[in-house]
Amino acid sequence: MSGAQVIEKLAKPRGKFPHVKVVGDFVYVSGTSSRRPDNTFVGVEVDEMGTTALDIRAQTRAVIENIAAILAEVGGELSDLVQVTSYLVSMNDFGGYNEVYAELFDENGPTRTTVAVHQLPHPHLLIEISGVAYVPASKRSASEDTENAS
Ligand SMILES: O=C(O)C/C=C/C(=O)C(=O)O
Repeated sequence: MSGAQVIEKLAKPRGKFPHVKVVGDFVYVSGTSSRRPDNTFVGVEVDEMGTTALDIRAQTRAVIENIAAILAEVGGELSDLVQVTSYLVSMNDFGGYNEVYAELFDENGPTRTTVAVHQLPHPHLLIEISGVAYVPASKRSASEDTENAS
């Protein structure tokens, strides 16, 4: 698969952009959150009083899982990432984010930049990550062959 793709089974982009765009052997992943396909969020709990608890660890894990699901659609995986940019609403969450990140990546993983931003596109979001992966055409077509065979 090549070009831009909106992936039906994932949370619908909240604007006119794709989840992913393949350009040559590079795969560009749009800013991704912990949003589920039903528009609820992982890492968000609202009690009966309306008190909201946001969990950076759960959100970080879900964001990375969502990116893995996006990459899988084009025959890629997390280990193909070469660069990520992480957007946190508060650097107070840096520790929790960093902890979960380190469960999934190490110094051989993608280059990373983390910045704090004033807001993300929903008040329950603590984190959004975008990234670029290198997935050579040979790997992408091998995965298409597997899909077609099943
Ligand atoms: O999909 C999400 O929940 C995150 C939203 C991202 C954007 O809308 C954006 O980065 O423009």
